[in-house]
Amino acid sequence: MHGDRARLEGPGHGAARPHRGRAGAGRPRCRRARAGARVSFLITVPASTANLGSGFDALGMALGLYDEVEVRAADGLSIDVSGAGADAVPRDESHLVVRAVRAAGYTGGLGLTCRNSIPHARGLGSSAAAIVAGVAAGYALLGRELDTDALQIAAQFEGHADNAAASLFGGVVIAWSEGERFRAVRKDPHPDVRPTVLIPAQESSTKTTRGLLPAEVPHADAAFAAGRAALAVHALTTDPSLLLAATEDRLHQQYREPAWPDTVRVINDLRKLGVPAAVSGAGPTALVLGSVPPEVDVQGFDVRRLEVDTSGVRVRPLD
Ligand SMILES: Nc1ncnc2c1ncn2[C@@H]1O[C@H](COP(=O)(O)OP(=O)(O)O)[C@@H](O)[C@H]1O
Ligand SMILES: N[C@@H](CCOP(=O)(O)O)C(=O)O
Repeated sequence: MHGDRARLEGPGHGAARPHRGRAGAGRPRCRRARAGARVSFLITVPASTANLGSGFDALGMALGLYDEVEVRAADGLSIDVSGAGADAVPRDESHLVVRAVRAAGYTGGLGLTCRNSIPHARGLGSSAAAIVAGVAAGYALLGRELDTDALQIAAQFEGHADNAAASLFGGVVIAWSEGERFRAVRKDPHPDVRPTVLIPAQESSTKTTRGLLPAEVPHADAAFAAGRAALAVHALTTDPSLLLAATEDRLHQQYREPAWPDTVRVINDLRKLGVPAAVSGAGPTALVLGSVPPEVDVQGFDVRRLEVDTSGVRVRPLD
């Protein structure tokens, strides 16, 4: 995808293309699969890196690391999981993908096969990806095209839309809210934005580290963040030479540092060498926007070079 396309709120605008239906149709009337409707789909959903340093809860970017969910209308509920989280996630209605299918309005029987590649609780948006996959699955089973409500349904689970918008739309997203309504704009990344993620073995729950954040920050830090986050949009889409300044954060990393001191150490080492780096989402993964110089000690981290995903969630009929 090329050009500077702003996508407001819904992958019905082009980022994700499930089977066609009426865009923007309100709440689903039919809550089970219609007779004769397609009943089996493959959902492919990208991971995401949120914040990008300065854009706490406001910036996100989709990553070329994917979970796959095969979903079919069935009797009862069956859930098969392999890969990340297979030994930990529930196999009942409390499974996150199932909860998101239900939130999208599908109430019928369900068979899920989840093949997870996005590591859990590492700051790579696994929960948002699972939620977006579930919302997309629910829409597909109802014969409904993804629309502006999909972001609302997905983002409500987490209370911030940065990860969900990235997994829905792909590319770089700017997310915000107006009252109760989540909004997002999608931008194409500059081709020189090349993410590497440093993933530690240790898990860190987003909910827990959100609890480390203060209720208020100094005005000077808020002003600093506003300038850097605005710059980050320009750096990520137009001029990556500005990424070092653009990824400097004052809103969350210093407060969360006790949860992942090794991540902050490696980020500081990288930044001192002029390499843009920040905590990915709520950590503990480090996001590096460039190559990792050999003198930086990354022992204990799984180093993965990833593409930026530009498509967002995909829905493919299987029957
Ligand atoms: N594919 C999935 N299927 C079911 N539950 C999931 C899935 N991905 C994430 N989760 C749930 O979300 C939790 C991680 O969420 P969170 O702390 O927000 O971290 P992350 O940065 O990975 O999104 C997991 O421990 C698990 O309970
Ligand atoms: N803006 C959120 C992003 C959380 O991302 P995750 O991938 O760690 O779930 C935050 O910083 O809390």
